[in-house]
Amino acid sequence: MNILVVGGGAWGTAISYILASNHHKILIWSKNEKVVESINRSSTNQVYFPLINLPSNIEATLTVSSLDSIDVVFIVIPSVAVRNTVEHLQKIGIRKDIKIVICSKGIEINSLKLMSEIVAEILPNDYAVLSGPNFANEVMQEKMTVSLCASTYPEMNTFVSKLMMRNHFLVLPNNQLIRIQVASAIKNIIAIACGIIEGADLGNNLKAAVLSCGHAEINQFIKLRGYKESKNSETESIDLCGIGDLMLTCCTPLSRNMRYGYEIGRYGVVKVANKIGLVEGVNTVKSLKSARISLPIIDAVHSIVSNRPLNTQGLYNLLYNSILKHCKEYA
Ligand SMILES: NC(=O)C1=CN([C@@H]2O[C@H](COP(=O)(O)OP(=O)(O)OC[C@H]3O[C@@H](n4cnc5c(N)ncnc54)[C@H](O)[C@@H]3O)[C@@H](O)[C@H]2O)C=CC1
Ligand SMILES: O=C(CO)COP(=O)(O)O
Repeated sequence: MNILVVGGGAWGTAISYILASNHHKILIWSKNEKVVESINRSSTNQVYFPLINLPSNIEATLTVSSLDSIDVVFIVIPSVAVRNTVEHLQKIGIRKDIKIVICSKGIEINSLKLMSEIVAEILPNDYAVLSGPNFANEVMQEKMTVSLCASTYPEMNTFVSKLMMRNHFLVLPNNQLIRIQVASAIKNIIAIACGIIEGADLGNNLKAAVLSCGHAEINQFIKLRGYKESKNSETESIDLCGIGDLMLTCCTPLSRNMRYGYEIGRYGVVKVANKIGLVEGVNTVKSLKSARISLPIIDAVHSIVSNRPLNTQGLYNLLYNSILKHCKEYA
């Protein structure tokens, strides 16, 4: 297959690495000249993974003006950029038979739309969402990884599994398209909270309480939005996004969201924002507040990221009160 991967960052490169290892022909579309130049010159991504050789069937481009030879498009960019990018695909005449796989984790500001809802609004193409507890750098080291693929199009889950399945990269079918996207977006907010607790040394007990209440707020958000989804009999016991990704992102400093929170907890401000890179949780918490969604832990994180700097006592009070509020309203 000829595959366009939109985004040459950490996750776009890891997705390309998997697909190219399965002998698909990959074109990465990146706006970063150094990324494009290094992939085409030396089969390495010098910005994100300078020490790892990429398969030679990965090429890169700075611009895409035609999709004539493309069979599948993977969208692997920050969630704030998804709408413009999909509109660009529409503008350059994406054929209806090109399949789309969405890998970005976020919720659109103001509209509160999920990434699949943005794609469905603009394009008539079949699409799926790929998501799970998947750090790009572990995928690049061929460490065992399990991901979920969800779609309302009957053939898409099998299609994506076949494209990506490798010994160390498993893709499980899932029919909870809404839930996996909401969980994957909100876990980033909870990871910021857990990073704050770690950085301010507020204790593992508080972290576990915030993580549990945060998990409940994923379900409460789904209810508040009025989403209805059938129970997933295929993978009911494998909650890779609601539990797996929440645990992964909240408990390891490999997570950029967690590191961002850690800096706030430790120093009151984020000292090295440019070194951390993309922090989707900040965009997502702003999106929820822009639509007046109010859930206690989410509110506390919003207040912290928009009212810095705070001292340790101030952070503690906000998180402590959010737990009390959560218990009063939902326990
Ligand atoms: N890094 C990871 O381990 C994982 C990331 N994700 C998700 O994938 C998405 C992308 O994340 P990363 O690749 O890690 O981010 P990144 O920051 O490493 O790379 C983002 C890429 O998007 C490009 N980009 C930035 N703004 C753009 C715009 N306005 N229009 C078009 N392209 C733009 C950048 O040039 C870069 O190529 C995020 O939603 C993230 O939550 C999902 C699973 C794992
Ligand atoms: O989504 C991720 C892992 O599943 C990546 O998390 P961060 O964006 O916090 O690094």
